[in-house]
Amino acid sequence: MSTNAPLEHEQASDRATEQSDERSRSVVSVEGLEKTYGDGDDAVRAVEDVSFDIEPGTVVGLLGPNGAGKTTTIKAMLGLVVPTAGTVTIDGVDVHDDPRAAYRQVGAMLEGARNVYWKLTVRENLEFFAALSGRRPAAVADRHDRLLNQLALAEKADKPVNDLSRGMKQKVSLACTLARDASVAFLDEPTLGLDVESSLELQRELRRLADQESMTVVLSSHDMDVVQAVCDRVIIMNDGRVVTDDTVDGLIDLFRSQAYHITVDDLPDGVRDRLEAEFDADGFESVGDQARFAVSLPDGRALYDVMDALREADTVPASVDSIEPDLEDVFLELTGSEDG
Ligand SMILES: Nc1ncnc2c1ncn2[C@@H]1O[C@H](COP(=O)(O)OP(=O)(O)OP(=O)(O)O)[C@@H](O)[C@H]1O
Repeated sequence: MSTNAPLEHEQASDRATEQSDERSRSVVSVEGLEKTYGDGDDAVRAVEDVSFDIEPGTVVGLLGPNGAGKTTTIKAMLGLVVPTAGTVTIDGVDVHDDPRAAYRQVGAMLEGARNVYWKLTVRENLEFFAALSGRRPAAVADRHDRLLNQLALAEKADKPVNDLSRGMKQKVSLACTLARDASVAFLDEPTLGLDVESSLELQRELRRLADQESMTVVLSSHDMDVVQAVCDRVIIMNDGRVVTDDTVDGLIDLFRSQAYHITVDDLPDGVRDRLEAEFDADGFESVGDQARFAVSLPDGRALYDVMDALREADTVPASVDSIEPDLEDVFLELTGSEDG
């Protein structure tokens, strides 16, 4: 019998308490989510063993290459697909047991501007969507004014949506999602098709809603710059599973100073071959009369191995510069995919 048994028991119970504390603090909780479409030979397992908890007031980005399972996960959170296994709770309510209660505080924008009524004016759309959730226009008028201002739609408030540009329609769609005082918003590709200025307005408004109104936002996006700018935390999926779940800063730190540009005065072919074979070096290029290449190393010690390889070939590095990674680099490293 292990003499540590009581300690292990205490640790296990501490962990269980921590997990249950985390769940009770979280506004969205996904536990062991699995979704298989079809059956038999045609079965496609879209999502497998996906679990995460989201605290109120956080903006979480869901990233992954095409087919990674993002949409299935979001749809399962919204009750639009029935999971094969697992549970989703919102504000502590299981969405399967009591969807009406679970979604009372939830807004969603899934397919761009398609939810908006084009014959109604912008303001009428906002009032309509607020009324759908039982809010009287007078009770949400301030919120609507602020949304119209923040998203630079105030001048168009009394114009039919039909008369607006595509980017404007997209902003109206987002405003409608946010028109009632929902505490959780699910946004699928909210900046897709927006011009730079509108995208920045939208990002600013999302951050303000999270920071000042404690709104929780779950968004999917292929635009890594948007995710890096607006999200507190990133969940990256690949092949139906979560491959990483961390803060944006944490993820970038993890990859910081493990990638280097090394400049040398001379790079004989033999050394280049060895660098490629042993250290996966790439990005070979001439910089003036010097040569430069890039290496991504598993740890700091491996840098000394690269130096040794150069020294053995009588090549001395002129400079070693750490490459500052961004979210895009992290994504490529984790999924090996070109798109988010
Ligand atoms: N209704 C469906 N029937 C059968 N297979 C499906 C269905 N919906 C999605 N899939 C499959 O499930 C997997 C995950 O798809 P999903 O749409 O969730 O991924 P995604 O990460 O949102 O991709 P994208 O970025 O392309 O939208 C894919 O292999 C997809 O082909």
